[in-house]
Amino acid sequence: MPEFYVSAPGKVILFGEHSAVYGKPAIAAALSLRAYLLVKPNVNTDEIVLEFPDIDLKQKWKVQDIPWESLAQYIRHNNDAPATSDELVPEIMDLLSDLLTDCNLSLHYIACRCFLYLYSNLCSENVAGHHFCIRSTLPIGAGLGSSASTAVCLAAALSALGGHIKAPVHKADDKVTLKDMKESDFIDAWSLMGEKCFHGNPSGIDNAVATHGGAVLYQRMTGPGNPSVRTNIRNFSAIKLLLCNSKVPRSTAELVASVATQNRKFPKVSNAMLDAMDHLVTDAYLIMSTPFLDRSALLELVNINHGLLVALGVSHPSLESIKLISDTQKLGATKLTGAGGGGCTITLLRDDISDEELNNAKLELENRGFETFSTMLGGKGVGMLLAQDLSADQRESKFSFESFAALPNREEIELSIGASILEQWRYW
Ligand SMILES: Nc1ncnc2c1ncn2[C@@H]1O[C@H](COP(=O)(O)OP(=O)(O)OP(=O)(O)O)[C@@H](O)[C@H]1O
Ligand SMILES: C[C@@](O)(CCO)CC(=O)[O-]
Ligand SMILES: [Mg+2]
Repeated sequence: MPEFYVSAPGKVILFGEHSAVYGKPAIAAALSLRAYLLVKPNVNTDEIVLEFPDIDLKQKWKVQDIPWESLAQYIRHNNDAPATSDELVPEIMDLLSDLLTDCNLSLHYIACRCFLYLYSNLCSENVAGHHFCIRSTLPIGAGLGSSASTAVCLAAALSALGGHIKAPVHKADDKVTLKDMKESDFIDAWSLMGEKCFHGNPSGIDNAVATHGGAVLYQRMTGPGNPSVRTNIRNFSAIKLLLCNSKVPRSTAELVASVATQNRKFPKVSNAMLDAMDHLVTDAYLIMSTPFLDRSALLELVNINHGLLVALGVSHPSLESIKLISDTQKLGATKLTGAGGGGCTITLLRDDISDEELNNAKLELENRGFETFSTMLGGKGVGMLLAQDLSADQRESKFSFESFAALPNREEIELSIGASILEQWRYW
């Protein structure tokens, strides 16, 4: 396949993080901050090159170093397409571990393991070596779905290279019909396997939003082959948000594990809180689904949800500082978003807030060392940019692997591959 980009959005969870892992419903929306993956055929067709500059990772493997013959017995198919499984296949993980011995940092180990697990299932020894480079305008490890957007980009690109899906045909404003969902559902399912490599026990909401975009009410269904339920939410554009990054690094895997430990230690208390979150999300969905958005009721539910997350033990002093500033300035209602433990908060803004009040609050937050984002909700899901859709000189500048890998920051990434050529992107 000639060179191409795929891209997928990050997300904010408006309600229901952590309880989503226990099969309760949650509401999330795609962001305009996105991950971008450039895939180019390698002149050395027997070599796979991974460049993840955002985490200072560069890794190479020979296509033949992947133990294709030993893997074959463990890779399942369904109607000739690779089939996902409820859990990562331990034998595959074991066979791939020999290729990870020089990944010294856990950050690099997890990212390479995710890539190799998807590559070994979705590609084959007959797929020539390619270069892969991921850049993101999302803060990494900040609760905005950076792992999911990475997993969706890898799942989409490797599914296309493996010949399991075709390039998308829809432009940004086209209406997507249900029959078109087959390929995006395939990407969604395989990106969940990627998320399992990143954090062990994902609910699937992050990768579902990164795949399909928009805003969804999502509920994980347990039990083999039980499809999760995803309901699109239309009435979210009225929601105005302030996103604030505490810049405190943390790991979703560790936070999800800490809630599981509390659940084992105090099952009645923990399950009562998770049930309360279930009811809260249902109430929030009903409010968001009515034509007139009862914003004050939604603000109350934001505060209740944050209080329950504090009780689950997943807040952090930095998040509480952000909430204190936002509440003192009466901006609206603030809660942590994503796994917590640091990372980001969202503030649902009151509808009569003035620009001056908002700018003063942003200034105070930034003076305290936090980072605020203005972002739109409900962005497009996973998309592809084909070299053939660009003019010759655009192709020259936009598909230079070295320049893409060397882009210095979020603004330059956005300028180079984001806003500038939006109309040429196609979506599954
Ligand atoms: N641009 C990127 N390049 C390479 N790896 C990335 C990139 N973005 C995310 N990752 C991978 O995802 C991991 C962060 O995932 P994690 O789930 O902990 O945080 P998050 O997805 O940002 O937050 P949340 O899961 O709460 O939404 C990183 O450690 C890295 O392995
Ligand atoms: C904490 C969590 O609920 C959301 C992480 O963004 C984990 C998950 O649902 O996979
Ligand atoms: Mg994540």
